[in-house]
Amino acid sequence: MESSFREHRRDLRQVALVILDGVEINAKNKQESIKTGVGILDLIENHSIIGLAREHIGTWAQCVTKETAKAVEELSFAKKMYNLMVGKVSNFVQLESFIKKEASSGNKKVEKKIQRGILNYSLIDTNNNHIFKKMSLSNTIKRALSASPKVLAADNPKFYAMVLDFTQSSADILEKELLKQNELKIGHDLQMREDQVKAMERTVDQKKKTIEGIFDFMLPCKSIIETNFRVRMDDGSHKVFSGYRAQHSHHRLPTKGGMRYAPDVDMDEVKALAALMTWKCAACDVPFGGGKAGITLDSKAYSVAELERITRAFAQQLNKHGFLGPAVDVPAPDMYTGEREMAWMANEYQRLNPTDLNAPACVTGKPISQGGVHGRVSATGRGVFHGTDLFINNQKYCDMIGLTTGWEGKTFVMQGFGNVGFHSARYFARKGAKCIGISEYNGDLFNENGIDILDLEDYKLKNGGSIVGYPGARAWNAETEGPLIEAECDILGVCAKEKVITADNAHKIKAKILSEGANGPITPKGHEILVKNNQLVIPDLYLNAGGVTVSYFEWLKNLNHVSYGRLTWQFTEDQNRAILGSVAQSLAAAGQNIPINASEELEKSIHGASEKDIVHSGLAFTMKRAGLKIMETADEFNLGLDVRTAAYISSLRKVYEVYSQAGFN
Ligand SMILES: NC(=O)C1=CN([C@@H]2O[C@H](COP(=O)(O)OP(=O)(O)OC[C@H]3O[C@@H](n4cnc5c(N)ncnc54)[C@H](OP(=O)(O)O)[C@@H]3O)[C@@H](O)[C@H]2O)C=CC1
Ligand SMILES: O=C(O)CCC(=O)C(=O)O
Repeated sequence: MESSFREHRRDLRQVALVILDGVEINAKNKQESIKTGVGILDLIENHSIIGLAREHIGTWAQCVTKETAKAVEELSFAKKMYNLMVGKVSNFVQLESFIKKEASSGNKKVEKKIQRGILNYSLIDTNNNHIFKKMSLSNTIKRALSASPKVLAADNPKFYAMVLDFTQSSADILEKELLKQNELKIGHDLQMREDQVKAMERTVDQKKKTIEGIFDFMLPCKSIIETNFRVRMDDGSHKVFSGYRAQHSHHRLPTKGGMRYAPDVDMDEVKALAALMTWKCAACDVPFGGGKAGITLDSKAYSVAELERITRAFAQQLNKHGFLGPAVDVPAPDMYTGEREMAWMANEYQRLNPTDLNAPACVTGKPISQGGVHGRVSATGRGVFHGTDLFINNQKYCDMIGLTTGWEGKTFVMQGFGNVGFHSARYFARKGAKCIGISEYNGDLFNENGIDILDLEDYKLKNGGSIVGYPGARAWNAETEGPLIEAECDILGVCAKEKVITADNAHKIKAKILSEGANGPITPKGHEILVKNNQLVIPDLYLNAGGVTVSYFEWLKNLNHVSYGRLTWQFTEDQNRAILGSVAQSLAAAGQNIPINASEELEKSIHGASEKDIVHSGLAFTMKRAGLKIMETADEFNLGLDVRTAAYISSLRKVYEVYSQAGFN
């Protein structure tokens, strides 16, 4: 499936190029048009009617108009039409009536163009033979192009297709660059014999094929398991659950990534999340391949005893099929799972593998008593803070979005008040930003004077896990005031779930910075709109990597069988006190009897670094280094505010290097 996805993209890219053959066009528009061509795939896959109108009209406008200026004008007109349609047109019938209405506006120029739009539209809708005939398109595309468009929601891509889309467009840029670097510079050397030239050509051709081969291999998921297992319920009945684990990349082992419990978990979702994990680990130089697991269930509907039996049964399945173990695949917490579930999994794995000395390293995010590491619980939120901190203090990025640098005086809205949202909000507020809104699944809170994050967390814990009714803020009425994430603020933390910002609402978001604590909260089309509107999206594959970074530290701790700082704690204190004593002695020898004491500040840290200190500084360093690398990549490829593409390119390049140096067997 994945390779055919790539084939389709290639076909479409070629279609776009053929279309452009007849059109002299400057490089920037050419790039845009290639994107447009590739974008057709989205509408085929998602049957997005808004996309359909935009992409078809845009692309066909280019293909029927063979003059440069006109082609550009048509494309911009198509885009204007698209913008007009957003929010008004979500199905085929609405599209037709929209076009008819616009076509009878009385403006001759508009009428003509709209007619051409309809013509182009119907060409593709019914005939499918114009320029596409010349291409050897795959059957899937032929079928899709000749089928009548389906009536579906505007921008609701499949999660895995969405991650592939982001990856593919970045891979295209990097692949092109690598191919360019390997281009043959012959013809200049007059001394070179023909056979030498031929040999060089063969080498270059082989290199090209290797590059393409590696790119084809890097993108798809490598191994996936679906397991249906039976669990006894408290009332004696038996229930069958579906669980999944995807291992996206084996370029480094073990594979690593969380495990979530949610009613809508399916194969597509875990594949998407596993792929994201690969690029996330690479972004932060965490030496793992990507993985993700999930069980399709509503965790709130089961007792603790039932959840324990479900988790243990799932661990048995993963273990049996080689999807669990310190050297092969290491899960961690994700949505609706936490330390408790990790403790059950570790315990079950240990029970099944009693001779494995490294058994505790089979999962991370465990409680401290089970081999967990200090700082894992808050790590993702801490990472979200560090990443946002790097960008919010960067003059160049702040200038691009028209914001002053620094946290002081900034306002933020947080979507999601679970593990990631709560800790991110806590650190944002600690640095001086004001939380004016919290959006949760079952209700939203607003207070323009600021919400006390710790107080709200206390309330949530005492109130059965719900923030509704919190006295320190008023309830936000989404019906009359609009969705809270669209409220005026400087920073929007998107820390709940995937696909919450799409082409349908991206243009309504006012925040200047969007911090992606969640995985996949913004669709490719949503992302495009935000970037165009000069908003800075700090992308998931970098920003929420704090969790897996500290998981890496936990895994290392388990393999080392000793906690961080234990061997140096006392030694460092003794040495520091000896230095102070030595200074006092030297002064005394010179006749100066001055007692040398540690200051209050030094006294606090006179001992060696604790596990918490090491984890926190290791995380801060990792986030800073990765963020700077991404900024450097953005500059190198001239990507402006498209930090997501920069992050993907940075990660792809690292994984590519591993494969190209490891070779093929
Ligand atoms: N935990 C981790 O270490 C990491 C998590 N992530 C990602 O962060 C995101 C959140 O995970 P995490 O915090 O661990 O999960 P949690 O289960 O702790 O929290 C999720 C929170 O989001 C809320 N929520 C769910 N849907 C919506 C919605 N549509 N609007 C507003 N709020 C909503 C939930 O509310 P309610 O409880 O009422 O349902 C819950 O409070 C996920 O995308 C996850 O993959 C990324 C990296 C690491
Ligand atoms: O800690 C880990 O291993 C993975 C965390 C995770 O699931 C994620 O980053 O999405």
